[in-house]
Amino acid sequence: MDCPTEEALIRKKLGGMGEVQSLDFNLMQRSLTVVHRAGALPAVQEAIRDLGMEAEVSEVTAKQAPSEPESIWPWWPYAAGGIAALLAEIIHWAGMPEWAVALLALLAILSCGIDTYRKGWIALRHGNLNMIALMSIAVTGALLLRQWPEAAMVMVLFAIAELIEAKSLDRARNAIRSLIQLAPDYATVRQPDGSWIDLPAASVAIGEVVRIKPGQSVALDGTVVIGHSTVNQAAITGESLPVEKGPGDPVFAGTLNEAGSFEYEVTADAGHSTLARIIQAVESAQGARAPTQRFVDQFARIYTPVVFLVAVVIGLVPPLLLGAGWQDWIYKALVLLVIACPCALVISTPVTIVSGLAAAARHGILIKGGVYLEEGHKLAVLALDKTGTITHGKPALTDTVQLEQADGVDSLRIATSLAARSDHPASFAIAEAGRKSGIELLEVTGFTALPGRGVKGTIGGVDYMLGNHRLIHENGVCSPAIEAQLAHLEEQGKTVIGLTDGKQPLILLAVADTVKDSSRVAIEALRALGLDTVMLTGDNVRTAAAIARQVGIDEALGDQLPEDKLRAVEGYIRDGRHVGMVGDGINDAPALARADIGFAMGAAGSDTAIETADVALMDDDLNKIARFVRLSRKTRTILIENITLALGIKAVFLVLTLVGYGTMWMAVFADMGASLLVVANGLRLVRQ
Ligand SMILES: Nc1ncnc2c1ncn2[C@@H]1O[C@H](COP(=O)(O)OP(=O)(O)OP(=O)(O)O)[C@@H](O)[C@H]1O
Ligand SMILES: [Cu+]
Repeated sequence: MDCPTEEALIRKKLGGMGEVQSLDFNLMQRSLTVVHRAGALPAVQEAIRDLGMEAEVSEVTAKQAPSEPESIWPWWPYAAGGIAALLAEIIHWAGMPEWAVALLALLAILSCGIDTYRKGWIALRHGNLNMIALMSIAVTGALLLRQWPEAAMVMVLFAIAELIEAKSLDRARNAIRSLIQLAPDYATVRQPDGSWIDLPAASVAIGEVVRIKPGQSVALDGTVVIGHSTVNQAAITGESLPVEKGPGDPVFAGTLNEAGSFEYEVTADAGHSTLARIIQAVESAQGARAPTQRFVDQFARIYTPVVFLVAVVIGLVPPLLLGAGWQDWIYKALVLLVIACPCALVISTPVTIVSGLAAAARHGILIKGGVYLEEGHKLAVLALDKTGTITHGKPALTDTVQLEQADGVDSLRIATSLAARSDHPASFAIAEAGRKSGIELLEVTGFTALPGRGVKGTIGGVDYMLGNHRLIHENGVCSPAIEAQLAHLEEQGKTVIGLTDGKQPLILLAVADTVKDSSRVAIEALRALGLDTVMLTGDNVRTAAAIARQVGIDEALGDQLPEDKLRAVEGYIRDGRHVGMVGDGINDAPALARADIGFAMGAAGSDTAIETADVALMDDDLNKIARFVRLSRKTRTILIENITLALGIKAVFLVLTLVGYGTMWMAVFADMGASLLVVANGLRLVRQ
């Protein structure tokens, strides 16, 4: 099952069964999910068998699903059919006896048309006028009109067209399947006695230790425990520059170990590796219909019956009412039946979308549905979070300003102790600096995070707060002198954190984050694509502006609490501009969810990012967004080209037929040509 006509057949048949609750088709994967009442499975399978298809119950894990053998197409019936049809045509022209022409034509139809007839009959029996049914009627009609060579040609061309169509869909399908083959089937696993054995990757449990040699691919996700190496992570991130790995670093199934050997502890079983999740996401994205696809399907649903009706009218009315020749008008009606096939039109969209999704996945961009790929071309504004998106998100402590009020109190030690309890990057920088200079931590009780501000906790019976200017100011311990200090540091793009005991400020600590090299280039590329960029950050306005200047962002909004970010995004939407939001998903989750397209960065290590974002970028390179936009625009162009082409050819033949020049085999030939063109055009995206 890989074509919408088959879907329609099954939908009609199973949809009418009381036991069946819902159907979810994935034509690209040739899978159908049926939600049914307990015990109804045999009936469902029986119904599908009645349609001339065979249903296999799948026990899928991501690992097994794709390993379907390449189907083998016997080519000789097509060749024989083709030759017979050609000969029929030739001897017909040569004026040889009709029985010889008829014989050759029947031979051609028998050698490659049996299957078409069988499927056509099944469809007709179920009251479904799909294109196979239409073709069967058209060919039968031509035979009855004794248009022998014509009937043979139409059948042969149609059979070949179907074959090519199936083959090209296989190609698109394989573009994705080729991803999964990258994870090896075996892993070298440590045994309790310390020896090493090669075991199937699927049987390795979480927590086991796997060893890997240079040049081997990683079989399972894990964390390095011993050894150092460089790993090519292109399979996951699309980035082929090798990444250094040492103890504590994550490694991903499907990536290639280059130089050294290492041992890693498995963190996910084979079916739940990052790679497996990427593939699952892409596969389910293929199942979800993009808007154009929905439009095309809808259109085909109306188009085919309408043209069919026109054909019936043309075949009957002129001869009956106007006394025109039967032969002529029935023939015209048959040509119309051929034109009624929405073949090229229907196949044009899924093949394009799937190719686009596969191309994106190859570059480490995981798109969670054709919709986002299709709508990406509309993006006008891109909102970016600062920490971790534009900057590395790994700030370092740069300045320590002891305030004179603080004498007698070991304020640096207190600040470090509080910071050590938080996982915010700013706190992390302070804690890290303290660890390096050997500061001993004090015991903290009542530790609380103050979102968008900082943290608080009790040390030695005193309540302290550590956080940004907003926090200091709201507690009434700010002063013009402090604000001057802050302004001075913030203008350099530093983030300043202050410590207070609620009565006075004690110490100011400045941390500086570094801008990613890739951010500048990426922002430039986005600008070249005509997108406006805006930075939304919880950090203060001055630091925000300084960082924005460094990377060339148009606009920077600072002091943004999560709800402010959401409001900013809603503002763009209200202005009718399509807005994308990039973030790490912690303090910008609401804005990410509200944006037309939410991008998550660095998704390779995080389960939630892959699951929740609309588009997940496997590493944290902002350039992937520009690539996504380009790919989306290209997809859009190809979709329009394909639909225009498919409909255009129909229109031309409709006119030709009505004025009396269209012949059946020409119509089939054009349809086949159009199918081939749209498929080839769609597949171009895979190489993008
Ligand atoms: N746990 C914390 N420790 C120290 N400072 C904090 C903490 N939490 C928040 N802050 C201060 O509050 C500011 C706003 O924090 P928030 O988490 O909203 O945004 P951010 O991480 O700085 O930036 P972005 O919005 O770009 O991710 C921070 O810049 C920092 O100065
Ligand atoms: Cu202030």
